[in-house]
Amino acid sequence: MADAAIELQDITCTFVSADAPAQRYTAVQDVTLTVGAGEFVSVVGPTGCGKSTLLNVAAGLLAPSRGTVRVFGQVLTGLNTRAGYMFQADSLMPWRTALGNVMAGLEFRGVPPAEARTRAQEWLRRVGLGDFGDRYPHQMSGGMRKRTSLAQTLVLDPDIILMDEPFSALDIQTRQLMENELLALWSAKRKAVLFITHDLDEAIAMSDRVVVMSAGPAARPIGAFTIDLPRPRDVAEVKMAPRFLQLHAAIWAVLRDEVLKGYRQQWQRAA
Ligand SMILES: Nc1ncnc2c1ncn2[C@@H]1O[C@H](COP(=O)(O)OP(=O)(O)OP(=O)(O)O)[C@@H](O)[C@H]1O
Repeated sequence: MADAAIELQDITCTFVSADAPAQRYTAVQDVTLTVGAGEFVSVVGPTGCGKSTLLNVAAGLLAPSRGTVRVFGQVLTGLNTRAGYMFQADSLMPWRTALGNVMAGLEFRGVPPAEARTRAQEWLRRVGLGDFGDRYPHQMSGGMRKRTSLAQTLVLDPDIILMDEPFSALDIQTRQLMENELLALWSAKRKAVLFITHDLDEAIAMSDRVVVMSAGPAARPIGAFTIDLPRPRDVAEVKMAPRFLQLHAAIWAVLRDEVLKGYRQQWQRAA
């Protein structure tokens, strides 16, 4: 069998409290999770269960306390250079135009400026911003900034895309447009995607597989569901399919109790 794009094996992450070094908090424990080459996998789970922690581990931004990360079969030791990331917050540089932002990653990688400009321009066109390359972030809407971030991630042609609630700040219509655009771009290039979301509807509509995490501490996957809805999908239309509703009911049955536990944990920790 071909190597998985990402293989998290028995990952445990324990954090030491900054205020009280004797106190430890194990966010995730013994998590094994794989994303196949070209597969779109979403992770859903209650707030604070460690979804972002796992994404940071996959990105190589956080070294796990225990466990191994493999990227296309190679053990990951530093940053995951095969991956591009897109986070909830904008990662755009305010002093650069849209084009300048999309070019930046290519420039850092030593691509000659003229080529970087052509490739960045092409990606801006693909995300529908061909005529907006000279806008600065403060001159763009939230949706335009997200499109620019998407172009910024995809211009580097990563084999793996790591996304942490990338569209959660958008209004519902813009969000659905962006989700459909992401699916269209993904199906053309078939990258491996690890997608973190709070939104079960979004997870089902987008993914090949949905992994459900338990509430923390020591969170771990407690269910994995293959999403056998046909592609191409329109994220708004697919939500009306009887199969979508069946899958939603089956996954929610597993997730619901964990969400309630997650809220209780948060209140207790806050108290
Ligand atoms: N650097 C850190 N130091 C201490 N605790 C941390 C650190 N990073 C994360 N945590 C804790 O680990 C747990 C998991 O956090 P994480 O952000 O991964 O959860 P999440 O599932 O992404 O949350 P949300 O859904 O609310 O975004 C949380 O309880 C958080 O407070």
